[in-house]
Amino acid sequence: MRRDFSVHDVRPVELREEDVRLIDQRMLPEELVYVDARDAQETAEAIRAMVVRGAPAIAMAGAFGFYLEASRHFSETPARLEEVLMDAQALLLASRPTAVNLSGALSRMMDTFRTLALREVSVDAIVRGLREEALAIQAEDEVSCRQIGEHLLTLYEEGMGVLTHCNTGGLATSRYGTALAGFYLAKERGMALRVYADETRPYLQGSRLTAWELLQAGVDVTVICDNMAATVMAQGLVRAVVVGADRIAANGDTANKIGTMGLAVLARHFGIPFYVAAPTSTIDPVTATGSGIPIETRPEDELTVIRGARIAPVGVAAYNPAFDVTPNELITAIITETGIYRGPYAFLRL
Ligand SMILES: CSC[C@@H](O)[C@@H](O)C(=O)COP(=O)(O)O
Repeated sequence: MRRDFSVHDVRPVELREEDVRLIDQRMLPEELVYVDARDAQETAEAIRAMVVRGAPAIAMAGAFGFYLEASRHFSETPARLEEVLMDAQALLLASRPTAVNLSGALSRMMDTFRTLALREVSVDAIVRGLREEALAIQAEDEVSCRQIGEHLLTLYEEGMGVLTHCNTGGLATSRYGTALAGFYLAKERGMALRVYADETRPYLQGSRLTAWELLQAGVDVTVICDNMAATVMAQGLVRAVVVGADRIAANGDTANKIGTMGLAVLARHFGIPFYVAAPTSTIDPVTATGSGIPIETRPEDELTVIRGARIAPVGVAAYNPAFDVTPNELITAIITETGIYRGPYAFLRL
């Protein structure tokens, strides 16, 4: 365990020689410990169990798990390797269904395999190619996050209060984050912003992870319960809401952490802009509207038990959809690495 830790070192997903090292986000903020996954099965389990979470981070983990599976089968024929990788792709894809970044990264890995296999290069060369592709996915995400941050900065003013939900920072991406990137860049440039972080029930990504990240970076952050959002808006403490996304349909409808849609409704009521910040890898041009986005339902005990302590009676039913879908008409702008887009969002079909 290490506590002397700088946020600039945040690497939630790190490919090593024979495994992928994941920060165990279930243990933060109390402990900084790691889980090492050696193949597709172990990586899929880590994604399912939320060791690693956040749409871009699970995509990177998935790509690395795919590569590790290939590296473990380097003595197979290309045809047999293809079967192994199709199984790995299906296994990883099933680990979490909502974030489209995961399926995008896995398709990209499979396409890379097929391109290399068609060229009749050795399995060794195929495996090396897959490693390079997975690392490229990670490197591209870092660049995208920084560009998203630059665009977000243009929407902020000195001293402004901004509300955010869930965790969209370095822990959820390769670095900087998406919705949090603007706060990091503001800090780097000496612009003071006041960030309000929803605690984000039931999994507490806001109070455990966002507060942890921003605090270490010296960003002015205040945690609130999700049910205080209306009050901070009514009191004029926040003048914008910025969230990330797990999947943006072609018409701009956006799936993100449960509770996001409520914030969008409140923001409209209070006349506050509601921004979605995400890389283009989060856009799903094949899904026409939000009704086509698969929403993950997670185990009941994420609601009824916190850190081993039961907070609801044994036997009570609990409903735990992990994401909701914000209708595009409630979204003031979608910010990607390529710019700031305002509705109607049909151009996202590109
Ligand atoms: C940059 S992360 C964007 C989203 O993935 C984030 O807001 C979110 O909903 C994460 O959900 P999680 O269930 O923690 O994986």
